Amino acid sequence: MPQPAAAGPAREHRPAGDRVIETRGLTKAYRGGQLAVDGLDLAVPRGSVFGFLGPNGSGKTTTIRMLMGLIEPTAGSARVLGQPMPGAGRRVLPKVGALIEGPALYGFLSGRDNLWRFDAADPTADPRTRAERVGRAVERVGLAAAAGKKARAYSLGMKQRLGLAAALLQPRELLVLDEPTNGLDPQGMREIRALVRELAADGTTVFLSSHLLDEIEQVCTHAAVMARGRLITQGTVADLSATVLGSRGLGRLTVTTPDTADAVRVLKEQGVTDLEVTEDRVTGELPSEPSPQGHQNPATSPDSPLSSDSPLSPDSLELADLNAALVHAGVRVRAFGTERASLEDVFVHLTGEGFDVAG
Ligand SMILES: Nc1ncnc2c1ncn2[C@@H]1O[C@H](COP(=O)(O)OP(=O)(O)OP(=O)(O)O)[C@@H](O)[C@H]1O
Repeated sequence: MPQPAAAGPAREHRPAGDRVIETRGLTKAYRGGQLAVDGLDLAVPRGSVFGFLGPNGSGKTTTIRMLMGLIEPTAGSARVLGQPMPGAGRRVLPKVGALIEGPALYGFLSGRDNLWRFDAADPTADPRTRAERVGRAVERVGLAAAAGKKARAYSLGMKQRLGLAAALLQPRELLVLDEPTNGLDPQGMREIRALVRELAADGTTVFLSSHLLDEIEQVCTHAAVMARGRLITQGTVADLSATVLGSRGLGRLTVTTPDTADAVRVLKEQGVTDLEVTEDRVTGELPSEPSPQGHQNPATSPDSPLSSDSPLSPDSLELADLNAALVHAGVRVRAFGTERASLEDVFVHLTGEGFDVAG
């Protein structure tokens, strides 16, 4: 099972083992004995955007409620920012911004006045600098122009952003967001995801739950995958993907070209099998076994599963040879790369089940 590694280069100075969330055997049985969370060992590295992924009912919200000290675990322990929860809640929670099950807003108040109330409810917040904090928070989430509108006139996406603004009134080390894009339209989802990326770029660790595989793939550096209350795996998104690719070989080659017939001929000569053509894309299984590191595909990124312009590592020389063979045969190659295993592949590979969002 891949273990969480330190996040991207910007945070390499952080000591290894610096976890903002760590649980050991964390377990919650609701009345009636049903195990909502079963022996969870979670490790969230500082600086990560950590996706907590699982179908509905897999125990994500229950875990988050335990982490935030809202409910007591039946067994096991949780540490947040190095402190035991729920015991150290008073010390820890001021450093944590949380958005759980949508923000509680007063519809008859403006967005700005709602934030004013949230800030006033915080005993550590200096009233003399309140206006400044509220102004900064609405700016941060892109609501400055709409801050004077009544909250009941806000779209769902604006309400989520206002909730995030409330979570950001104080500087936070950790943001915990439970299904932050739930119920939003695609534009609202994009806005929240962009905001999460920005916050992470500023150095805040973000822990977000989602039942949307592509959301985790687009936004997160790390992920933990839950099913039926149990942790299936956790690690960097790239490592999780590599787990599956490693079991399969290099993965499937995809070539985008207007010259599909010639591409099929050349690829067949080079030993590529199971060739399929869909419009201007030719896909096929790669011929040779990868070297031990070969399953790391440098030609991919979370935002673009296929890309042709990244340098190939020496481990992927056979890919470069294939590409050269195509070009020498006069095939016009628009894109060339191997498919990255999706988190859905990871889930299916590890559980033997489909990823059923209806749980
Ligand atoms: N208060 C409760 N009492 C009894 N059972 C509960 C309670 N809250 C949740 N459960 C059950 O515990 C299991 C895990 O639920 P939980 O809400 O933590 O999952 P989830 O992954 O967050 O899913 P969703 O996205 O649907 O909320 C589910 O089977 C749910 O029915």
